Amino acid sequence: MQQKSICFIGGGNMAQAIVFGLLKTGYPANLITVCDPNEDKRSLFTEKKVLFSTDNQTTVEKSDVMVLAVKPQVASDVCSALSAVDFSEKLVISIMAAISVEKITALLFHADNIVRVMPNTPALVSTGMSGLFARANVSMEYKQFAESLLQAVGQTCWVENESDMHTVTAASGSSPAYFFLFMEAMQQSLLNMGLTVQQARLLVQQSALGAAKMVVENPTVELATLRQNVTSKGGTTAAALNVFNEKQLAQIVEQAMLACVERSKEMEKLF
Ligand SMILES: NC(=O)C1=CN([C@@H]2O[C@H](COP(=O)(O)OP(=O)(O)OC[C@H]3O[C@@H](n4cnc5c(N)ncnc54)[C@H](O)[C@@H]3O)[C@@H](O)[C@H]2O)C=CC1
Ligand SMILES: O=C(O)[C@@H]1CCC=N1
Repeated sequence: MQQKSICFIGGGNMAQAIVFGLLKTGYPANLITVCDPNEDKRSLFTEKKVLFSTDNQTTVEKSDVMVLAVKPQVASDVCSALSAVDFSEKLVISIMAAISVEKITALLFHADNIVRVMPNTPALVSTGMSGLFARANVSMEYKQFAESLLQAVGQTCWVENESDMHTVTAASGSSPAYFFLFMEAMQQSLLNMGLTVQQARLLVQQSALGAAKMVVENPTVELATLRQNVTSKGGTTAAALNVFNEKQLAQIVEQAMLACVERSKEMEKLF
């Protein structure tokens, strides 16, 4: 990928996942600066030769690309504090949930090149999934840079309408937590049935990995078919699935994803 100087505003969980994922691809550490007021974060980055600063403005001024990776709640304050920076020759990538391009444009001076991204933490293990959105005015060069940045740590999917970023959040940004919750519940159940923590963890994680790999490596096979292939008539799997179906797992999942989308819409108005 093209090499540009990138600064991350915010060095929390998601920024770390992207930065450390990027380093694994060989992206030069000295082209990345992470800005965070929390000094405790410094050594996390500097021990990997990534630059660290507590001075957002000076760092942004020196960078080609700014990645906004702070919480949506502080987006306005963080952007307003950068009002002296001219963004006309810079690419702004925002990974903040629910913060619209319109909002960022209003807060930053001449920020014409904004790409919104909804990544997820598996970027850390080069298996991220990111949804991307840019308005029509953003140049192909900037769109391609944003795409290659996220492709360095996983896969990408563009959406044409910004409103779809709410939906994407339910599918990429938040969804690893759904799978972790499911695995936690399986692990707890195995512990309750007398297995050790190590046994339970190994059984759950390897089965989850295997199932995900089956899906990825059989793109033409329906998910339902993969499920049916495990489910013998009158057998053990059918007994388990009957419980999920009786408890309406599909409806629970839909309600959860809708709640995620609704919260994203609410946050767009709040922050
Ligand atoms: N955690 C996740 O799985 C995902 C998070 N996101 C988005 O990424 C953004 C960051 O989320 P997390 O990394 O989870 O949060 P986090 O709380 O782990 O990190 C936020 C960081 O911003 C820093 N910060 C606060 N004020 C700052 C300032 N004025 N200048 C620079 N840094 C400042 C904090 O010290 C903290 O280290 C959020 O907007 C979230 O919506 C998007 C997709 C997935
Ligand atoms: O929970 C959140 O609000 C953030 C956005 C997507 C994942 N984490």
